[in-house]
Amino acid sequence: MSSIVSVHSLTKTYANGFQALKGVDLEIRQGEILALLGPNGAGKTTLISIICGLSMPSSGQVLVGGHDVVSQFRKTRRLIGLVPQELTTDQFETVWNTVSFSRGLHGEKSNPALIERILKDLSLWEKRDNKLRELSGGMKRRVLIAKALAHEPRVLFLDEPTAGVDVELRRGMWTAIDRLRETGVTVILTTHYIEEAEEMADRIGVIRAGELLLVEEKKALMDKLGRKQLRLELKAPLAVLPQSLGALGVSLTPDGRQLVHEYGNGAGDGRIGQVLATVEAEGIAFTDLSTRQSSLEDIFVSLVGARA
Ligand SMILES: Nc1ncnc2c1ncn2[C@@H]1O[C@H](COP(=O)(O)OP(=O)(O)OP(=O)(O)O)[C@@H](O)[C@H]1O
Repeated sequence: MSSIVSVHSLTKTYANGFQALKGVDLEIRQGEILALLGPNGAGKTTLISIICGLSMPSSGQVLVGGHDVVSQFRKTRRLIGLVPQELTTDQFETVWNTVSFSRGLHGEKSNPALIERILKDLSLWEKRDNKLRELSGGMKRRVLIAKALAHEPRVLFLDEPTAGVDVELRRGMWTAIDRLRETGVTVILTTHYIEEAEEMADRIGVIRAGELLLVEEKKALMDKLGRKQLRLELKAPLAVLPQSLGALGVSLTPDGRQLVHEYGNGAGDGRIGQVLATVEAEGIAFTDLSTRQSSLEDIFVSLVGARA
């Protein structure tokens, strides 16, 4: 798959001397949904601002659609839609006008059929004649996306698309964003909700302190870094862990009521049989057995040592 955005050795040092990006390399593939995760202050907004041409890099290069974001700003800006967190447009304007004006601002000829399709895709068609102030929070956020799409960008940046939005609306946003993918738009989103990245992204990038720690297919990341856990609920508490089980890496919870065995997603799974056979050989009775797979959140916490 070809890259729509290429970031090479990108650094950014702010005027006060703070180094917000320390040599980032990133290839964003055409048509993918990439989620950028990172704790507060990691550099996500700085990275997006430079790609969108809103902030100057200190060194390195960013290409969008093969054009340099600094020397060919007008060409790259044309290819990009940016969805900010807050709606700053006139609250007394209608949905239709707001989205149509946005297309005009980019110097594009009016195209009512396109605006109609965008509004329908984002489930805003029924509200086209409503003023923005008459919309719910979730609808206002969808208007932001519609505005960013009005000039037909090939890459859409969403900065925290569902921050502060309730769970139901968040799901609605996910559906709307997922539908965009079908139209071939590349989507890059920053999020503090790991569940959001887990649900939506094809690939996940993790940023910490100005460095891109990794960019991986979501599934590969979970397979590689994910862990599984087997828990046995014991019929009677154990005072000490039998050595035979300890040797297999099994541990006993402090209350003596559960045996816990952690293993990787890939190799080593064969040990489960050995663990269960040893439990039986030791004459330990259990009342329940459960397994749990680590979530993206567990992986993220182990990578950056903090919740996003
Ligand atoms: N104009 C500026 N001058 C100096 N430092 C800045 C400036 N803008 C951002 N920074 C610093 O750069 C670092 C990265 O900020 P950035 O906004 O890119 O982080 P972020 O990952 O988007 O964080 P958040 O998740 O909180 O939005 C932070 O330490 C921030 O304080």
